[in-house]
Amino acid sequence: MKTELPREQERLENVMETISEQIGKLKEETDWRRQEVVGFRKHFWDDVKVNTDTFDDYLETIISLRQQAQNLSVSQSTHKQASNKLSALLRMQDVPYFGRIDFMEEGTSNTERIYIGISTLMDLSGENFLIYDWRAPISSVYYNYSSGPAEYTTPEGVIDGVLEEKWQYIIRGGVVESMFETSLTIGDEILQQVLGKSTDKHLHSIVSTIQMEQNQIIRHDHGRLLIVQGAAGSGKTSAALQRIAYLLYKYRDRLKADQIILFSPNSMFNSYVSNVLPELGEENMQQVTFQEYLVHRLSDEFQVEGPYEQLEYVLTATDEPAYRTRSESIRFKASIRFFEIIKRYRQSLELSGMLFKGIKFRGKQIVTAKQITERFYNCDTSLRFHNRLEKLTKWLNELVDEVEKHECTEAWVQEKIELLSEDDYQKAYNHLRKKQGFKGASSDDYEMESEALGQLIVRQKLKLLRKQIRELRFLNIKGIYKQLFSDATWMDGEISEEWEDICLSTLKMLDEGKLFYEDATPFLLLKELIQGFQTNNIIKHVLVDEAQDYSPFQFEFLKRLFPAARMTVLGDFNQAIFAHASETVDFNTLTSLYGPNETNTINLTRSYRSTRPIVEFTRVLVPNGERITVFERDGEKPVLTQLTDRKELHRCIVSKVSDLQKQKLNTIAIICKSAEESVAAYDSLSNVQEIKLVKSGSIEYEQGVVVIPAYLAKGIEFDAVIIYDASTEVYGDESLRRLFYTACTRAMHYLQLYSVGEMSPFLLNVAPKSIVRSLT
Ligand SMILES: Nc1ncnc2c1ncn2[C@@H]1O[C@H](COP(=O)(O)OP(=O)(O)OP(=O)(O)O)[C@@H](O)[C@H]1O
Repeated sequence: MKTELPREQERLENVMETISEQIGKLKEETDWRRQEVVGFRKHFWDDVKVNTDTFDDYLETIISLRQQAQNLSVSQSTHKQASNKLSALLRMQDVPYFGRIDFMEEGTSNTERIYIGISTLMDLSGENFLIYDWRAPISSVYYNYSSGPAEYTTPEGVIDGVLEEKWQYIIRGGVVESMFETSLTIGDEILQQVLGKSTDKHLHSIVSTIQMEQNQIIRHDHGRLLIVQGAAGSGKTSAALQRIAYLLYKYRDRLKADQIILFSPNSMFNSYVSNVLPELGEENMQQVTFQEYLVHRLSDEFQVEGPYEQLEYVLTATDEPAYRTRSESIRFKASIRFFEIIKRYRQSLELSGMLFKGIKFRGKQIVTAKQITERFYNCDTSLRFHNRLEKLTKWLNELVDEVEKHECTEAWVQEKIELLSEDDYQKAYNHLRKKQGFKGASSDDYEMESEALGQLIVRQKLKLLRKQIRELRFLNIKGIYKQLFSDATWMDGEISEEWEDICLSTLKMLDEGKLFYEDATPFLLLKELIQGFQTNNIIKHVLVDEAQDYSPFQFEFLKRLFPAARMTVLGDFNQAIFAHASETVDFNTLTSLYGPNETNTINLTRSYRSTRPIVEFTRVLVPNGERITVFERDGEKPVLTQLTDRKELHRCIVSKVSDLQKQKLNTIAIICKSAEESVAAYDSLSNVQEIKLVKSGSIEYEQGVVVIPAYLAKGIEFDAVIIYDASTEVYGDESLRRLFYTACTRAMHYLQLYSVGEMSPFLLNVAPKSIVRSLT
């Protein structure tokens, strides 16, 4: 290695020189290309002769306009390409590459040294690769193999060969600080260093230390559905984002970032992950939460409860009389059973049960709900449901046509004509003149004109009604959904004791114009099954993070919403915190979504986020935790401190935070069970400098000291975690085990638990050697 280092340093310097030269050239090129674009925009009209006198002139104008627009677009895209390349090179200035493989292709006697970095670099002749993009086919050998026979797939076929050596570099400020030959896994030493650092505001790319099993997720490229079930901190989110970068590279000529959508748990998470793709030189994908989608679709009709409001209720309202009913309702409405019931219910609507709203115009009934129902069910029942609805819509439009014809002679219309302002009158008159060709000279024309004006006024007035008919607003979906809760015949099999109360509370909410979170997706599904699905064919990849928090309903929904997309689902059932997920233990049910042939599952069991002592402690908290393997990184054992009262608790936390700050830990989270507990903790800890409270609407991941409910800490991580109160009083119920586990697994380097009074039963199985118990 000693002899290698100077040679590698020399090579690095040559590469850096090439980078500098290319940067210089590209800076010039982007400058003049920018000016070219500005020039094109400024003088866009100079070269276009606008002449519409004759048809030929008009055609010529169009052609020259098109030509000009095309020139501008070519110039813009060349500028964009040059500036993208420039920013890639600028990013590579610091660390041009991080790895190397020495690969001998079968049938040759040459060992090629392949250097791997975040982007490709050619030498100045443009013929030789100095650096290969980490996503290039040959780079997969780096992530997939230890020394020995290896292969990689190119568009032309499989290339076999021998991987002779594999190296990792630590390069800083133009110096090869060290290099390691890595045999089995990619550089434990480097991973140690990366993971040992303090966090900052954002998750970072893991490109230089991607592990073999994570690489499978990143490069997976067949089937409609990829399921990733992985332990807390095993790199699910990281692999998902690297996967997006990979797909954008592999399909760069046909896939754009806005054709990929990531469903994330909350807005704060969006800001937390927003840097990874730009670090890799790619644009961010679209990001959305499921709640945002529900609000977008349903907020016209209802006030829709959010998932965190629901969760807060589940966590804090245990003493309320309606608690059992609500919990049962949440579980039932997310179940496959309810999903099947809705599908059957929709089928049955073909024969009876559809509800409509009558249509009125200016207080006069055009058609009653009963008449619409009769018309719908008198229709040929062999027709498909949606065709029947289409026919119904056509019929309603004809009824409106009739109204339009007769209404124009009504007194209100004449009144309107008289009240028309000079300006409006002229506009309407001009419009009619153009359309109907009268000149207003004879008395016949006058009659025609006033009738036509009347029609115009009525038509305008009926526009809204026609729009409502087009949007099928005459369907009474709320009433149809309510029927499900008015009639127990839908409940095949066993009916829960709580059923009557579930029905009463659901009907009450609906009547108040509100929708519980657990009702929102079933309601929307029923609506779509009746009206036809609104689909998005532009999106080609859907990624769902924290997928354990979605109900089977929601997945079915996503599948139908994005029919042209492939789906990647990432989650961990040990972190399933919503009440509806309490019985589900894996993603097996998802296989039915696209069928077994289109579904692949990858498990990640190794946890990278936390130190060995923290993982050894947390994995005991969940069933099958022994399957979680540890990444060897040393640290302090978690500490459990039992206290007798809250005053003491707050005193201890203040002093602990101050200790941790002295150790230069950037992010310290005091994690509470709920928002209610967080507010109380925050109020009592106000003497901690710059302490912040994270609420469900927060959009920025905050550094420093934060008080946060466990469910909002999901998916993110902190240098140090303080569990505010791990007592039986707070975490006594078995249903809170996964929430407690989620909270503890947010810690990277340090974990402190306090318990006011008796500690939670979850801690009873923890071996004495895994935790330091301290009494104050
Ligand atoms: N191969 C890797 N190289 C470097 N860091 C890694 C690697 N894999 C994971 N990490 C780090 O481990 C931490 C956890 O990763 P990530 O958040 O992606 O895990 P997760 O499985 O989504 O976790 P959770 O389910 O608990 O939210 C992050 O800091 C990430 O950078």
